[in-house]
Amino acid sequence: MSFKIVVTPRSFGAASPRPMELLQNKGYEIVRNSLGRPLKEMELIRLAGGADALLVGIDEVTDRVVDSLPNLKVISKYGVGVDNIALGAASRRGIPVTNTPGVNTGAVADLAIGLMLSVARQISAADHSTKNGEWKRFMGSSLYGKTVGILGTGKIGRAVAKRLRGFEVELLLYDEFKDSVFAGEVGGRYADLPEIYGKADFISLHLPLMPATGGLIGEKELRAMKPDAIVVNTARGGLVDEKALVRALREKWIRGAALDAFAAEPPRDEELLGLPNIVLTPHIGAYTEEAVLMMGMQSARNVIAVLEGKQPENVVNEIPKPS
Ligand SMILES: NC(=O)C1=CN([C@@H]2O[C@H](COP(=O)(O)OP(=O)(O)OC[C@H]3O[C@@H](n4cnc5c(N)ncnc54)[C@H](O)[C@@H]3O)[C@@H](O)[C@H]2O)C=CC1
Ligand SMILES: O=C(O)CCC(=O)C(=O)O
Repeated sequence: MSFKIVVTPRSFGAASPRPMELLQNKGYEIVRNSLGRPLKEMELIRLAGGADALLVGIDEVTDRVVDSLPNLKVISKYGVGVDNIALGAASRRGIPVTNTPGVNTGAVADLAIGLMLSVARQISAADHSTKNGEWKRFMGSSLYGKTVGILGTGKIGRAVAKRLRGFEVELLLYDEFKDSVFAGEVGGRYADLPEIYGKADFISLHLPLMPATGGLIGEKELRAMKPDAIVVNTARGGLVDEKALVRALREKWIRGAALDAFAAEPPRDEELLGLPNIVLTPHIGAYTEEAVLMMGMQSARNVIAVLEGKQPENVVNEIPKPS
């Protein structure tokens, strides 16, 4: 019996044919997303009719999508964050949702450091201006020796902290689980959010998007930050109130920001797009050849495991035990 697998991420298999070959070698019917971007709910419902497996990126995998697929056996997330997936609807049907933790950690951490430097030294603006024939010598601020707040000390937050050791920064850490051994290793300490907002020159976000973290950085928090603060968000757009961020940057409550993730992608807010003191990237945190290959392999293996009746890796939702 041939299974229908719907594969939506454009970059799946882009770095190497190996992830696609894993699926093809099983004789599955593979349906790709031809739009070249994550799918909205109705687009996914139309593409996925009759699917046995969804291999998705940051597409809208809502309750309606899950409910529209009576044959669905697995939702394999190509990536880490599962905030775009209706976990409850999947659990009710006994459908495992899997993800690929760890394999894109280094890629996102590298980008977070790159964005800190890019905003602080205005690299993006300086590049643009030099290529336009100007010779405007932009005045920047230093990352070396500054105070950095890391919100979320899971895999990516830790990788950022380790990279920052070379910059000899003071590290202030925040997480619901405090790991004093890790804090000691990186020479940092856990602090509460008001202390971090009041002291940090850089604040880097590495929390998952969930009800407890949605809108974490709003007007009150931005006003509590130092006028020199730079906010970097490589996690999820929903962590930051973008309207409040626009005001904070326009009215110079803080020095600058960088966003790799947005409340709605791609972002359309003209004011946000036009600000001089913000660097924007199109959700490329995980987009290195190395990470994309490993996300592809792991997400394909998780599909195959479930369809072959085996236990997949990294199931993120509760599956009720059969009574
Ligand atoms: N820009 C991009 O392309 C990518 C973005 N991401 C985003 O980065 C996030 C973090 O990824 P990882 O570090 O791999 O995840 P992780 O699960 O290893 O780390 C998340 C950390 O957040 C902490 N946390 C969760 N809820 C909290 C709360 N309410 N208060 C305080 N701490 C809380 C957890 O204890 C954990 O230490 C993902 O959820 C995803 O949204 C991940 C990969 C690529
Ligand atoms: O780019 C993707 O499709 C997924 C990367 C991501 O945001 C994640 O791993 O959570």
